[in-house]
Amino acid sequence: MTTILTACPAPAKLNLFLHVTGRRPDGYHLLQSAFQLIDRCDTLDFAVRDDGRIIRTNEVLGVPAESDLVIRAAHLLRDAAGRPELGADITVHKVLPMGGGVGGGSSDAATTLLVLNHLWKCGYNRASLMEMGLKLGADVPFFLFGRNAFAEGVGEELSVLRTADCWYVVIEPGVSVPTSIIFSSKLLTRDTQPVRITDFPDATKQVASSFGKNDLEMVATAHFPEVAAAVEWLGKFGNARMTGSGACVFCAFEHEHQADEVLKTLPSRWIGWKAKAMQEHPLAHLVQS
Ligand SMILES: C[C@@](CO)(OP(=O)(O)O)[C@H](O)COP(=O)(O)OP(=O)(O)OC[C@H]1O[C@@H](n2ccc(N)nc2=O)[C@H](O)[C@@H]1O
Ligand SMILES: Nc1ncnc2c1ncn2[C@@H]1O[C@H](COP(=O)(O)OP(=O)(O)O)[C@@H](O)[C@H]1O
Repeated sequence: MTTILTACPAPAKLNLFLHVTGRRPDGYHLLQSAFQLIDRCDTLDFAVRDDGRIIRTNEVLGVPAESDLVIRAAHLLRDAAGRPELGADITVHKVLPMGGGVGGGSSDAATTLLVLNHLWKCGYNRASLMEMGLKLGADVPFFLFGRNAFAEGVGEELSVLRTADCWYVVIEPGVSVPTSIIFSSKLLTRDTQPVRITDFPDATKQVASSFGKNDLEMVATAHFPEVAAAVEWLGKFGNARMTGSGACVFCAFEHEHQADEVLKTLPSRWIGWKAKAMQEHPLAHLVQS
């Protein structure tokens, strides 16, 4: 029986566009977005225990174990399965910036649900894990869905979206943007006209680089000047845009060498990296559809 899985990837996402189209009665915002998986990942190690203890084995700066989405995901799955004897040692190797809009915490949680469902033999299918994941955050169902997606609702209504096989340069502007500040801002527009998936049928560089906009970007750049500076700098090379609620800023390139050239000139105060578009989550095969 497999009881250990190491270096399990938790990939980042980019929101190629993100429109705020309205608001639910509970105050949550209705969104439309194109979610793109990229090959920059946190990695997690899992070892099954049989004493009912769920333990994070390492420190993660700024994230106490009890509030880590990884630990919360493990508890949620075990409680749902009704198997109190199940436990795990989990090591989280963080690479993705926190509060970066690349979905690191949500992706870590999704990887935890996928791997522990497999190791613990809980037998949940993809749809059940997605329902569970939504309790942890709006982006978690996307990572469990496993494909690039057009998302609606608060991010839980997902349809497969074909996107360009391009490279991305991503800049971390060195600030962490709390999502709640962006959504509660008076500056936020909440009435972008809904689009239909048929408006971008076959994928395309257009979806990748110039379709739509990110409605949260205007708010984030107003509050965080470094985000504005990163959008302006990267905008010299193409259509630069913020992902999610920020702070990271990205731009698409057809070829890897173009991304390399851009990164050579990156101002030293920022961290920047390249990543390739992925068509499928690397652990998508772990769960039955
Ligand atoms: C904006 C997006 C786009 O992918 O991602 P990130 O930038 O966080 O990666 C997500 O929708 C982020 O969803 P989620 O990760 O659940 O947001 P949280 O941090 O839990 O939200 C913090 C607060 O923002 C507000 N909020 C969040 C999502 C939403 N659709 N409407 C809202 O009004 C709520 O007040 C919520 O309490
Ligand atoms: N495993 C985790 N990795 C990152 N952040 C986490 C994790 N667990 C909980 N969090 C909390 O969630 C917040 C947002 O996480 P993250 O997904 O990295 O950003 P974003 O949603 O902007 O992409 C962090 O600031 C942190 O407090």
